[in-house]
Amino acid sequence: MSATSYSGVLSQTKLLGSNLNCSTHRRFPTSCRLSERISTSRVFLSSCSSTSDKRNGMLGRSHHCNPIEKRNPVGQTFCSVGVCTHRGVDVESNSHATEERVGVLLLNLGGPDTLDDVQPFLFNLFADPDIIRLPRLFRFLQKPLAKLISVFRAPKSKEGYASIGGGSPLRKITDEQADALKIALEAKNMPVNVYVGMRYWFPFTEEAIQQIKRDRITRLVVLPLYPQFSISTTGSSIRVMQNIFREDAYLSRLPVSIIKSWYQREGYIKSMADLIEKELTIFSKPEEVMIFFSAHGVPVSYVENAGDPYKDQMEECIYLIMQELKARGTFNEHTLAFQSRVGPVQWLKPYTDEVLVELGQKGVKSLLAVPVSFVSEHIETLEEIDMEYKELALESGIENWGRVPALGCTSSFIMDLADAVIEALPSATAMSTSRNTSEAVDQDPMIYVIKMFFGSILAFVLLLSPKMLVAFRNKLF
Ligand SMILES: C=CC1=C(C)c2cc3[nH]c(cc4nc(cc5[nH]c(cc1n2)c(C)c5CCC(=O)O)C(CCC(=O)O)=C4C)c(C)c3C=C
Ligand SMILES: [Fe+2]
Repeated sequence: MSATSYSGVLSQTKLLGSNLNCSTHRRFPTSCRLSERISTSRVFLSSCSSTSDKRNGMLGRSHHCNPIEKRNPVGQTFCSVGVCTHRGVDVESNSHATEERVGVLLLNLGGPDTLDDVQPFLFNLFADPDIIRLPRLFRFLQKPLAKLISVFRAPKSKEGYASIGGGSPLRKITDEQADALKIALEAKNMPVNVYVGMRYWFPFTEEAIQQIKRDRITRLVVLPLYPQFSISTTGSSIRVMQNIFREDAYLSRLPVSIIKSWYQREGYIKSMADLIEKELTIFSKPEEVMIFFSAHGVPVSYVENAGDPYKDQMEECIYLIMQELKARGTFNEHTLAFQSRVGPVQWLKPYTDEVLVELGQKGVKSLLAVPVSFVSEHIETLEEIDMEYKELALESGIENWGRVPALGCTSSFIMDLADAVIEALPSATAMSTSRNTSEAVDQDPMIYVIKMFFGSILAFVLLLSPKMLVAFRNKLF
């Protein structure tokens, strides 16, 4: 079975220095009509009653443990989970002990809704120990460092978000995907609640989990919206889940199934091939177009030291898409490169910008960019690929440029996600997790205050030293 139980995943996501050999979806899954086995006699659509605003975004966490910075655009209210079905059956008061209530939790990265959200969003991102992986001894610097980097990076990021309309489209698109998935599952006779949990912005994963608890969900499928597994994406979200589930009597007994990666699924591969085929037809000489897969990068150390399977999975994914295209009679040349590197460390190579220049120099005239690590449009497709890379490609001698849209709510893709959920349900098991000693120490409020104190002093010293400042800025941005 492709999805694994929570405990299985957690043992693989001991993030530093351990081997992350994720098992993945087999390529041609058999359809498993679990809907016939699970009692769905009464549909349990939750009233999405917790219209928390951004001040209350994180539920049930004390301030000292909460690394998340928040902003509150005045007057904005919204559902605390990504999908508001609003069909109004109060689950708490109507629930029967024997009744199966299935939930699907979509995990995603999240993005700033407005330009004012950019810096706090970046803070949340850089405060994640799966994004900036400091040695344990220096972990106390995580948050001061996150503050520093987020403040320095915010102006550049804001420019990017401003150029795509003043915020990230991720929340809207993910909500649409959640709605579409719910409908697809209903069509397959599998009524579910679908929740959206973002890692770095609203609606946070923590909020979605609280809603799952309020809705008394009895079985949960976790579906990260990243086709390939990386420590920095799916791994990070799973770690957040692990921390919450461990502390809660109800959640720690809840049968959970996590679909860690699904890039091998036939429906996904075929949907990607469909998009590429369609986009190729726009070129005057489709057979001469270079198919240019551009994946979000990760630092090399993730793959080489921490065993992140991301690169292997990405390469296999590209292979499968190309095989599918060949089977359809499309034999274009292709290449894979990695984009969006941040900071002074080595990232996965080759880098997208360098390859574009090389291809131009080699005389490639037509190129079709295919974003491949993410299934929604976002800043790195709309700004980085459509604007920066397109300009660079044209300057480098490439004359004809195209870009495949992200899958979004493409029906064949959503149907395949629905099948993945149905196939994953039987393997749901209660997760068993125990906190390791160092994590327990991290939660101690006294130790937290001491670490923050010394970390902040160090960060200020860095900030106030002009030499350090210049070096820092030049290296990082
Ligand atoms: C598979 C996808 C992604 C991986 C792997 C990933 C790793 C990763 N990202 C950063 C730093 C940043 N990422 C940012 C935005 C961003 N990242 C992804 C996806 C992956 N990141 C998405 C979809 C988005 C866009 C969200 C949106 O608002 O549309 C940003 C912020 C934007 C910017 O300033 O460039 C940063 C910073 C690191 C360091 C990392 C691996 C360690
Ligand atoms: Fe990223």
